Amino acid sequence: MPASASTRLLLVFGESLPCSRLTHLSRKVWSHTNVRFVSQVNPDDGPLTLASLNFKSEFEKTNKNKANKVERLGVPNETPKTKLRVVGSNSIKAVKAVGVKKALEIESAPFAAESFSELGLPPLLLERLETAGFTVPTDVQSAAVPTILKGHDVVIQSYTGSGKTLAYLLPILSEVGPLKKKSLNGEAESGKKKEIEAVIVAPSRELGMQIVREVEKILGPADKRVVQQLVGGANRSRQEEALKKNKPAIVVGTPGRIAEISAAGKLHTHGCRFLVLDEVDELLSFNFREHMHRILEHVGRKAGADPRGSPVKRAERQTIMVSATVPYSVIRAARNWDSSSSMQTQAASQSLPPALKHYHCVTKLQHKVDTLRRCVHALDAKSVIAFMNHTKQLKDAVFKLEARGMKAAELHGDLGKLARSTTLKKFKDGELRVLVTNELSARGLDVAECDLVVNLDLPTDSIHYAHRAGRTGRLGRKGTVVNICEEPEVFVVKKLQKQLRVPIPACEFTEGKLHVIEEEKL
Ligand SMILES: Nc1ncnc2c1ncn2[C@@H]1O[C@H](COP(=O)(O)OP(=O)(O)OP(=O)(O)O)[C@@H](O)[C@H]1O
Repeated sequence: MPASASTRLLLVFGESLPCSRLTHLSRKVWSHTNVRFVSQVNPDDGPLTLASLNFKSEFEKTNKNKANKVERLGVPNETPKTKLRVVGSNSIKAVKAVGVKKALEIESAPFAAESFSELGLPPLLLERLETAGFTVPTDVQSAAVPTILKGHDVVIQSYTGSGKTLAYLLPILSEVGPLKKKSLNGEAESGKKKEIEAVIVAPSRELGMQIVREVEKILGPADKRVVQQLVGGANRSRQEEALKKNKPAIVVGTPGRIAEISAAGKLHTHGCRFLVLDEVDELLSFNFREHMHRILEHVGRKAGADPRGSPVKRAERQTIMVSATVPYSVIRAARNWDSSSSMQTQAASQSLPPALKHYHCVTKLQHKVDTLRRCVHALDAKSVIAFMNHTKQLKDAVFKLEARGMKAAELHGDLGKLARSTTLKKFKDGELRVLVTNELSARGLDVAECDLVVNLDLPTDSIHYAHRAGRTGRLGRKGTVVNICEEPEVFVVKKLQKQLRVPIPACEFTEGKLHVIEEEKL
């Protein structure tokens, strides 16, 4: 199948710098892929933070500029002449079944021309991929796998649901664990390793667990112990015991838990070869700075190296950074890893799957939940994620939906881990039609059947919009995003529309149908 023209991919790569250059540049762990190198900042500066990568200032600047532009255009106060276009629910019936796991219709498949066997993966891994039901790589996988296999540090930006997880897992599994390539003398090395060889960091428990499941899917039941989850909210002593007993080659966890166990001396990652930062922009945010600093300092550092001494010896760690929304500062840093490297760069709108349809519907605050209900019926949506910003309102919304006979449940950080897992499982199994949630579920949550995302409260910016929207329309499937807002918020929708470069036309839900209100071009 030819690569889809609408598939957007950003893959930035460069060579890891050799140790000698590293020690010269900085003693900080981040240094070999670091902006410090790029911007010649003093190597003894503080830990890696958003500020040190210029994230914050960049976003603020961008948003402010764009906001000013929108305001100058006078968008908020204009009431355009309108005409209605009815979109029948049939056109939005993309997902065929919820609960019953039938094959889901895929509209614009992001699959590449190559097969997995052309990507240089070892035979055992190819067999397991087939067993797990993965037959054709996606575009991002075709681009990333050979690049990572060559030993480059990589930044992967590709839109939500395009298969970024396997894009970094496959090259890791080629080199680490029981499915790896045979050694030079032709012998397959024993699957039993002594050290942790890959550390994968994700910002939430749910995302961490999801990555573990993806690894387990490929490893198969017999080799499940090769991967160990180290997520927060789970029993720490049990995790430590499992590390000791199973000696996993790969650990996947949240920054806090990985850093805690590492600080307690129970996680030996000095010889680690791969460090993956999944949702890198979130991981480099202020909230995670201390834990991420520890991880970046310790993963891949050879035992016995003096943290204050010079030169610092490092293992050959490869750093892989992944997100649908990679800030420009990270891309700029990556560009400087190797100025001669070829690079494909595209605009920021790549974070959204091309097949998604976006609308906004204006209503009064007290009618929002009812509008949501009408929206679900009009689109005949089977699996809906509704985002809100505050937990209290979220509970009220669930109560109202349930009172009107719509199966709904809440999912947020105030719930215990068991409640969170149970709700998520019910939603994935199709027992719930609407999952009312907050930012917790915006990143990474992979429910193929989700055919509608509704913003009952608008997200704070285009980055959050992209991650929320990306819960639907995964892997080229159809999906709809509806923003339910009050009249004074319409200017925010217009701003998002400009920043993301996607049309978000106004709509109404009447007589069980979605009516698009087309704005007449003046
Ligand atoms: N080659 C493939 N063939 C079939 N299914 C695939 C393939 N690659 C990935 N998938 C599936 O596609 C879904 C989306 O993949 P994944 O979660 O990795 O997307 P993502 O790009 O990381 O999304 P997000 O940015 O939202 O985290 C998953 O269910 C995954 O198992």
